[in-house]
Amino acid sequence: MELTFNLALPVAIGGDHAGFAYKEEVISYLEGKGVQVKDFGTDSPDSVDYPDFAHPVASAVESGAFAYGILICGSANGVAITANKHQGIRAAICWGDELARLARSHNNANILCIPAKFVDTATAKEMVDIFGETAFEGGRHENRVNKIACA
Ligand SMILES: O=P(O)(O)OC[C@H]1O[C@@H](O)[C@H](O)[C@@H]1O
Repeated sequence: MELTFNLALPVAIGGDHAGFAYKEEVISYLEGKGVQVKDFGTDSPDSVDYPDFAHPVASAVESGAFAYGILICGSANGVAITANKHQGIRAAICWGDELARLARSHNNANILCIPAKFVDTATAKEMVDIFGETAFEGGRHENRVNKIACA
């Protein structure tokens, strides 16, 4: 099991209308740091259905072609519920630094789900940094993570 993300790979990002402005800001932030980002939409604040964006991001992360994923909607529940239908996905809703750290170190989460209506953009960007940089601890947590996926 990989303990850290392969940060040479691009990051996959997507979300619905409620996450659109945050998504644009996170993309600018990551690209400003030299991180490659693939934007799976949505492309405007017009109302859309979050599964249309969460499934493609989840499939992309599952494929192994991306370092990790970021999904953003109003509560983060819609995108997280959708992404977690994929066997290879562990999508974690986070609203603060410590949650983002624990999602990585304990749960080896591979998609960060951000609730745009409940965090500010500064917190969102801090969580993105922490999520991308924090290693999975393995050990006792690896046994648990290995039991998550259904046969
Ligand atoms: O903007 P409306 O359509 O009210 O609600 C969309 C939000 O409803 C929740 O499932 C998701 O968080 C999504 O962003």
